Amino acid sequence: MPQSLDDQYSLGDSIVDMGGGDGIDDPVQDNRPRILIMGLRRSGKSSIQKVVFHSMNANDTLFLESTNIIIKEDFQSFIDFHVWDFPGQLDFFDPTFDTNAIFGEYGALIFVIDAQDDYMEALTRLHDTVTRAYRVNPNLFFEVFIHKVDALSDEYKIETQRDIHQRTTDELADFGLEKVSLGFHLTSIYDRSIFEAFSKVIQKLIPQLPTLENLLNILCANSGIEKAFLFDINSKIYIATDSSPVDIQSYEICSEMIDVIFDISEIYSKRTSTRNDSGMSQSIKSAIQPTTDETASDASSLVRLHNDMVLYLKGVNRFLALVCLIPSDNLEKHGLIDYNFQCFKQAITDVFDLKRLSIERRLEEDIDDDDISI
Ligand SMILES: Nc1nc2c(ncn2[C@@H]2O[C@H](COP(=O)(O)OP(=O)(O)OP(=O)(O)O)[C@@H](O)[C@H]2O)c(=O)[nH]1
Repeated sequence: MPQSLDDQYSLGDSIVDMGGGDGIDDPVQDNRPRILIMGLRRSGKSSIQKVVFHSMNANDTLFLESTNIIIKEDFQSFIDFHVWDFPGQLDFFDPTFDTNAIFGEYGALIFVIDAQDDYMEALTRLHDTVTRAYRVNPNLFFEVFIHKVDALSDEYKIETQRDIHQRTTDELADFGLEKVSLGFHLTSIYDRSIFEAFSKVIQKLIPQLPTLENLLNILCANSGIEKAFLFDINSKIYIATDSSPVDIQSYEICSEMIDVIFDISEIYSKRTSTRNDSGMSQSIKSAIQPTTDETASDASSLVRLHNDMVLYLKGVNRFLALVCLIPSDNLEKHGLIDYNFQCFKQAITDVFDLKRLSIERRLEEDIDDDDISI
């Protein structure tokens, strides 16, 4: 049964290493992680980027032109990073490219393989890319997106993943690179799998992940919550979830809720500005505007599902929202759940405030050192 979190959210030594980048509010942010998207031509690299970070409709990607230059984009939200989209035909190991500048930073390399095509050439390129990039930066995370699986049967998807996994790891082992760890994900822009895969990649780049998971576990255990996701509102990427297994249907329904709230917010925000507030009650405005402005932390929405579960959305700050599935019986102690949520929200703020302070302190120390050397 739900119980109070009053004393349980003291951060103590659960704070982990504060390195890496996150938090758009950081005025002193440095070393933002870099996500490199690579793969053969037409494998779907630009489509992935457009669908995940620009909310492009999957069908509209049919009209995307081939990329000829490296496109670097800053993605600014709660998780703040650069995305680099590489043209498929480019040989970035050509001596004219500075491989240190490309692979040398903290981040992840996503290699996209078109699963609807013959993938042997892609595997050769993947092997080449991983071995060379690993030499430049052994700390890169390597992720393989087995992409466009929407046209494959479930059986064939699993078989393809097994085959690609086997061939890649065998080849790396032949080169003495069995230490390189690769993540494999079945993806498509036509369903939520691409968001889920990206979530898992981004989570690897968040140093505070164990702390966030811990906070979510405590919240779930004390509030009768069955599953909780902490979403980045803009990208619909979940940056953390509790440690119970992720069932794809729960993820999809929670992620769709963000979409619905966001869409309604957009429709009514426009109306409010053109109609100059006429015809809309204050209560509706406060519920729907939050995702786009400072008051996001007040956003809240509750949907009763037909299977006796309740889908509950609460804004954490202007970038993050918590979406959870709660058995409707447990919602009787609604007030207590809301109280626990306030404790959770405060703990999240503390985690990232501590990180900001640590960066500020490090910068001050660097400046002092410079003064001495001058
Ligand atoms: N069926 C299916 N088609 C996809 C998917 N993702 C991308 N595509 C299609 O694949 C084609 C190529 O996509 P792009 O994103 O342009 O490929 P790219 O890898 O950026 O290509 P280059 O810029 O030439 O390197 C487009 O017609 C997309 O609509 C997917 O998940 N499923």
